[in-house]
Formats: sequence, C-alpha cells, structure tokens
Amino acid sequence: MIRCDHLTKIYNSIAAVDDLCLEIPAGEVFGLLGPNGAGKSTTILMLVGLIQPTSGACSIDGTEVAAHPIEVKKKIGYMPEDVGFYPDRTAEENLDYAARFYGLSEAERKRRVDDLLALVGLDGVGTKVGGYSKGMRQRLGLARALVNEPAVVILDEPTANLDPRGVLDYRRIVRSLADRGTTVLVSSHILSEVSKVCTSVGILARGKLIASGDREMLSRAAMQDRVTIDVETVTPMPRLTNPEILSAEYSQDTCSARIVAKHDISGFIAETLYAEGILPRRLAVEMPDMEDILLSYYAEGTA
Ligand SMILES: Nc1ncnc2c1ncn2[C@@H]1O[C@H](COP(=O)(O)OP(=O)(O)OP(=O)(O)O)[C@@H](O)[C@H]1O
Repeated sequence: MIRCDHLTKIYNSIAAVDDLCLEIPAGEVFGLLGPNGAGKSTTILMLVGLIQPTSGACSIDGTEVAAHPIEVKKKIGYMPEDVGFYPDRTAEENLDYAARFYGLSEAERKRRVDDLLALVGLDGVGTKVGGYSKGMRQRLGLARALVNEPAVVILDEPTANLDPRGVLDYRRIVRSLADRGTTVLVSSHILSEVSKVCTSVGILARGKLIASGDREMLSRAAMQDRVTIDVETVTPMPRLTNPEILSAEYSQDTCSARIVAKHDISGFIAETLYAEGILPRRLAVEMPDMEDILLSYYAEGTA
C-alpha cells in the first residue's frame, strides 16, 4: 500500500509537488500521469526516500518513508527513468550484486537471478551490460527492481525505451505482479500506455493531483482519445457512415465537414470520396494530446 498525506516539495519557492494526498491499495496498478515537469519524478523520489518532503509525509505498507528510509527500501522495488549498471559486468552479475544487499544466500540469489532473467527475457544473454541496447537496459532495470520480491514496485516511465515486444512483456509482468498482491505505481505521460495496464489513475499537473479514479475515469479519458478530421471537397459530399464516427457536422453545402471518430479514419474517408468521384480539397487529422486531456480535467476542476 502506498500513502501520501499532504505531500509537498518546494524548490526555489515553487511547489514541484503540492499537497498531494493519495492512497493506493495493495494489488492496485496505479498510473501517475502528467506532462513533463508535472512533478511525477519528484513524487517518486520522495516515495523511495531519495529526497525529503518539504512538508507532509508518505508511507509504504504503513512505514513512514522519511522516518525509516532503510526499512522502506527493503519493501520497495524502484526503477528510475535512467537505470545505472556496471557496464563491464553481465546482467547476471549485475543482478547478483543487487541481490547481495538483501542478505540472500548464494543459492537463493542464483535461483532468483535466473528466474528474473527469464521473466524479462534476458536469460542466455552473456554479453556485458555496456553493450546493451536501451530496451535491454530497461528490461534489466525491471528485473533489478524485483530482485528483493518487493511489496511495492515503483516504475518511472517504464516503457520509454521498449520496442512493441518489450512493451507486451512489461504489461504481462506488471499484471502478474498485481495478481500476486504487489502494489505497482507507474509514472508516464502516455495516456494510452497507462490505460492498458493500470487499474486506477491519477493526473498530476503543476504538482497537484487534479483527478484520480478507477477504470471508469480511465475510460472517460480514453473517450477523449479521439481524432478530429476536417474534410473539404470541391463538390458536395454525401453523409459519411462508419461505426468509428462519434459525431459529424456538415456545412450547408456539404462541401466541408468536421468528423470526430474513435480512430483515424481519414483513409476510409478518402476512399469513399474517390469512389463517389468527389475530389477532396483538404483532409486534416487532429489527434488529441495528453495536454488537451489534462486541460479538460483542469477546466472541469475535477478532484
Ligand atoms: N532538484 C531540483 N531543483 C529545482 N527544481 C526541480 C528539481 N527537480 C525538479 N524540479 C522542478 O520541479 C518540477 C517537477 O519536476 P519533475 O521532474 O518531478 O516532473 P516530472 O513530472 O517527472 O517531469 P518529467 O516527465 O519531465 O521528468 C519541474 O518544474 C522541475 O523543473
């Protein structure tokens, strides 16, 4: 369980994290979403005890972080945005080194390291970590975060360097952790990524938690994950029909339309128009971004 009580961090009289109150129950996969500079990393650094709050407190499984940093570190698995390893050692050696801090016997370490390498798909890779791709480093970072079988796992932008296969593996691992009762906090600025793996989500903007909730809120956010397509044609166009279309507004002469769809259906629109012998003058696709979604929550003042 992760808990923040009025957690605040002020840098040069600016609040990087502002009065954050949050409770993430055991077994929850919580997505901490927010644009760059929102305060996600600062929150995480306080949760893992690497920086002290200016005021307020946070606790991991009932233990206050600032008061018991060593005890808390044993309960947490943390993967920072940029994971550091010994470049002249293999993945196995790096993980074994990390496992030594938790007082495991050699046999236990060997078993755990082998299991973790298999889990993240790095088993059988004998090369030194210095020669790893960014994606491989991120896989190893996830393994290292799990080396102490933590009750709480905190992952800062975990998919930033992963290829699609790596992202699928990561989601599978996170789900299996949650199934075992592990609490997972994932920070990201990618809404779609968070919505795929998280059971609940909080949106941070300028250090403040402006919205938080479960899947229902996620689907509301996902609803706004929609595409606007502006169409202009030389001659009047017919009404377009497609199950992806959420709404459509046509000009009186039907030579222009603003279509809102669940996905980018500009290819379908172009094909339909050509099939009808109608020349498109303009077909502009507008994707919503994280900032739009955040701003819509901000405007609503949801808390
Ligand atoms: N050590 C520091 N000294 C001064 N200001 C800082 C420090 N660390 C962070 N900040 C400021 O605090 C705010 C929040 O930064 P933080 O890194 O927590 O955001 P973030 O949501 O993790 O963003 P990103 O995704 O870009 O890492 C930013 O305005 C940042 O400039």
